[in-house]
Amino acid sequence: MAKKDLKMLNREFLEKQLLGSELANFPAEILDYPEKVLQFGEGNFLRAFVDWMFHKMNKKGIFKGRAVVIQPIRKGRISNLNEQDGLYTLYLRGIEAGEEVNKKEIMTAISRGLEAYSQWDKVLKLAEKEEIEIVVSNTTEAGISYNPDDKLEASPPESFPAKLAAYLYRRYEYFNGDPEKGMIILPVELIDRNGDNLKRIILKLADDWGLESEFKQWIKKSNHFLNTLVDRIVTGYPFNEIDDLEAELGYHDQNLDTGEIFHLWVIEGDESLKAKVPFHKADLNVKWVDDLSPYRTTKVRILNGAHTSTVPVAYLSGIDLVRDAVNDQLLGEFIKKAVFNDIIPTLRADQAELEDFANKIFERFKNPYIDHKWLDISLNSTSKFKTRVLPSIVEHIEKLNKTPEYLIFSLAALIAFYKGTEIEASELKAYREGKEYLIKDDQEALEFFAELWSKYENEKIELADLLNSVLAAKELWGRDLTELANLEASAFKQLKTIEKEGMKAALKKLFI
Ligand SMILES: NC(=O)c1ccc[n+]([C@@H]2O[C@H](COP(=O)([O-])OP(=O)(O)OC[C@H]3O[C@@H](n4cnc5c(N)ncnc54)[C@H](O)[C@@H]3O)[C@@H](O)[C@H]2O)c1
Ligand SMILES: O=P(O)(O)OC[C@@H](O)[C@@H](O)[C@H](O)[C@H](O)CO
Repeated sequence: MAKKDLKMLNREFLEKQLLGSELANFPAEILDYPEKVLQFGEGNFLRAFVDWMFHKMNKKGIFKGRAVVIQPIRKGRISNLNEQDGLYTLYLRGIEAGEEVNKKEIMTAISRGLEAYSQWDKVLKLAEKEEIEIVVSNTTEAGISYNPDDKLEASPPESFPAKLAAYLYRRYEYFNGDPEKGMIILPVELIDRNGDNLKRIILKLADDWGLESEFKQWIKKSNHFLNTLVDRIVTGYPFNEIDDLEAELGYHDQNLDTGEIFHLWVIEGDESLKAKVPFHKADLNVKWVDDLSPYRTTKVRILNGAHTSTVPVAYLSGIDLVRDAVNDQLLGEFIKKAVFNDIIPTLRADQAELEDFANKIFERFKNPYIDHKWLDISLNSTSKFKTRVLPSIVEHIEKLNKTPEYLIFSLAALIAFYKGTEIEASELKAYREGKEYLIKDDQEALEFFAELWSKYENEKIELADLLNSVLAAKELWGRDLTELANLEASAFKQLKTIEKEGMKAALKKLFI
């Protein structure tokens, strides 16, 4: 069928044409399960991870609940989701036990979407529903942040924590502080101790807003803010293959989502809460643990550290996809060296187990179905470098008294990657082989690099001055990196070669 003739996936189409097929092999009743979850974030990750888990549980008749999704920002994709009655197709693909696996199914765990900025009253009204006891969120690392200007009565408050604080206050008031009406809050943002941080900000906002101490007690005692760590590579809407996939499906799906098969959710929390969210009964890889820290450090430093440290090196070497870099002789060697030589030795865990963990990650990176773009991963690279890569550099230098050459090369490459002088629509323009690419990061970070590179281009500063200013920028790194032994000298050598000879030549020299 021609693309223009394809009907859009929605409930009517599903019920008439698909129910009972391989794509929709579930009983119709799961389309009407009650709303039990409040979800902040309509993005790809939650839909391919948490909502997939609710869908799986519902199929087994376990959870019997759906999520109301709140779009927490002004511009988002919630209307696309509502146009399809919350339905979308999820492709999970990869290699399992040496075999290619390609699973596709229509997800049903989203009841509807609400826009926080135009439907805040409706969002607050949900707080009065007794059966909505779970909150999940993914608002990116930028989402869990304190905004001193937030107001309780704003419609809505600006930050995500303030939105949740206002919601919880409505619930507290409506149920007269009933200790049974607290919520289980499961944030998945990839920041350290996401649950603790969210709770801390909410308590601070309660102070700012002069709310009664009984509310704060209710927040602390009757609500469970859990720290969690997620792991699944989700690549979202498949722009490159959408025509083929829609032809295969026989319908149009503007919310189609893609990811790998592997998944892990580690939740730090009391096992007694498991009964409310019984993931374990649906064969899901969800671990309840007493201490999340080792899982987080290992995953963030190795998997995300490998991603973030390789972004500028691979991209400026002319490689666009993660898989292609891991399969490339030079880049593949770089990623391995960065992980095995510079990252793993700083981690306090069994080294052989860590190496095994890393090798499995490289296999995941090679997933033939996953087109994971370096440019997508490059989003907010400065803050990601600070949290995901810099700790390995610092510990390597300060604790092991060695110079982590590969990660320092990556830092020099990052500076070269941010070589732009012009910001347009909050994006910094930079060039690879004369072709423009756009860097997305905090406005301050973009302005910082644009100003330095302009001065350099106008011969007002030397490369060494530029590097010194970047390394000394506490606002970027949280500390002055020029104080780290050998770092500046080593980074200068690399940056100079990258600037003069290009990324590939510099990389080759690194291995000589
Ligand atoms: N994609 C993955 O493979 C993956 C895996 C693990 C974790 N994550 C986490 O997910 C995040 C990206 O999510 P995605 O892949 O779904 O991307 P996405 O662009 O599809 O979704 C981003 C979501 O964040 C919300 N958001 C963005 N900025 C916000 C802000 N300032 N305040 C409140 N909400 C905001 C948006 O409304 C949207 O729902 C990353 O920051 C990462 O920590 C992603
Ligand atoms: O999602 P980001 O932008 O925070 O980071 C990019 C990737 O490193 C990340 O999405 C990983 O693929 C993911 O964390 C795997 O679980």
